[in-house]
Amino acid sequence: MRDFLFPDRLHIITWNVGGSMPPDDITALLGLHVGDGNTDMYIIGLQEVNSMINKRLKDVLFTDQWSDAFMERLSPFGYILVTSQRMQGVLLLVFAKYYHLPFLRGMQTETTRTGLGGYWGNKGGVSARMSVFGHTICFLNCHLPAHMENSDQRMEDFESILQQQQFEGQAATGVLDHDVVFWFGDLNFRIDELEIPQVKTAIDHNKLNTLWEKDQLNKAKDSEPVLEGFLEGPLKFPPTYKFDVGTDTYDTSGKKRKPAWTDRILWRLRATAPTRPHFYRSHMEYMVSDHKPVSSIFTLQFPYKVDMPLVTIMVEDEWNCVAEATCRFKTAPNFARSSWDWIGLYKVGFKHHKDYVGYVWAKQEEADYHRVEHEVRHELGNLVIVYLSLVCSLPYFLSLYIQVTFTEEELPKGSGDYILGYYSNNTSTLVGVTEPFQVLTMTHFNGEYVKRLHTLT
Ligand SMILES: O=P(O)(O)O[C@H]1[C@H](O)[C@@H](OP(=O)(O)O)[C@H](OP(=O)(O)O)[C@@H](OP(=O)(O)O)[C@H]1O
Ligand SMILES: [Mg+2]
Repeated sequence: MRDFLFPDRLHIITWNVGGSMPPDDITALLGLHVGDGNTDMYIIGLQEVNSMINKRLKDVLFTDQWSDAFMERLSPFGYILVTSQRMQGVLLLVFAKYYHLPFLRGMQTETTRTGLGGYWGNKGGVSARMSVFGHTICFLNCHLPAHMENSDQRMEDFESILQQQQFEGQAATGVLDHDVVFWFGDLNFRIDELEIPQVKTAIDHNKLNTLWEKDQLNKAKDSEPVLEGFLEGPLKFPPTYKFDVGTDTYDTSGKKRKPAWTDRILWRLRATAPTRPHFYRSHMEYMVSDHKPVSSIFTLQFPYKVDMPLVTIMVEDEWNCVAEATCRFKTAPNFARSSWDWIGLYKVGFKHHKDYVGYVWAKQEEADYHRVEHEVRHELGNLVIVYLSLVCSLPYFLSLYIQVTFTEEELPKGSGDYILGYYSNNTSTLVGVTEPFQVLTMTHFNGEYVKRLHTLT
């Protein structure tokens, strides 16, 4: 069986959506139609997102139609929106299976606006960086300037994005300092020299290699030091720009744009993280934009993984009544708790860490502490307590046993599968999650409970 904790499969999508609304069905784009439960993370980079704030999730998360469409489609499969960042039309969404959340750490995002001194520009880059099971990864979604003659400007903008994006902390400060970098977006590079009819003929006869040689990005790889180490899969799909909206016919408008591979996914590695791409493809069936989406799946093979959660939550397989709505948690010694940390109850299929049904503060009550201390003394004896106080701190030892209780108001009305997640206020992420467990409708249970009592008497 596959080691489900190993986050080795990433699915990256880039799409210039041309100001459109999301199409009805994005299943094929996400590869969900093949029932592929093996993908660990989805990273989605969009450009020219026009949509405004759509609605509020739990009053705290503002989203737009595109973010919603992806959340809607991915959450039933257990993917949570881990982080998102938007700069004008450039939007980056990072999703992961909920059980990976405790191992995605040090999340930070950056945005850079380029063009016209960065003042009015609608171009630029947004990125998200994090360590994934102990390995640093940076995802950078760019929309670089358009038009044939701007190849140098695109390179300049890319360089200035790299220069400007600096993350806090000791490990990995710049984009290129990460173990793995994924660079994707509407990079807007064009096909030099050939005339439109020649390009179209090459496409029609599937002679794409004659076009690769003239692709500005491929050409720049030999001369631009900043591109050193960046890799790209073979372009076996036809250029993804520019189409008449609603068709898969290349531009017939007065603008007469030459087809080009504007939409690209590249990666760059440090020696420690062998990465293999599977599939590098376009999705011709999507017609809402003048660009076609491009996607790629990567397998990361890390030589080791950091997979100790900072918080471990223990919960029973079932909550049958209000009194059973409790859990216990323990924190790792290197975990910095905050008094604003909480434990959320999430219905399986939740979209985001703010998408909880109820929560309790992850605080240790004084009384609870003494009760647990008493229990431990009772079970292990005073000598053990004295010993533990000497070798490690007694509060830490006792903190293994912190218990919290959900009140009736925090519990769901209906039965279903739920998980608990420990939200760290310092990191703004879930640092511990449980496996799914069942919560039975409390009223239903009360009925049962009454019945059972009757049977007993
Ligand atoms: O002016 P900036 O801010 O650079 O934005 C450009 C212009 O709108 C271009 O239109 P025009 O050609 O009328 O100037 C458009 O090219 P197309 O109209 O060729 O699509 C580009 O689309 P993308 O190529 O999708 O980025 C878009 O990025
Ligand atoms: Mg455009």
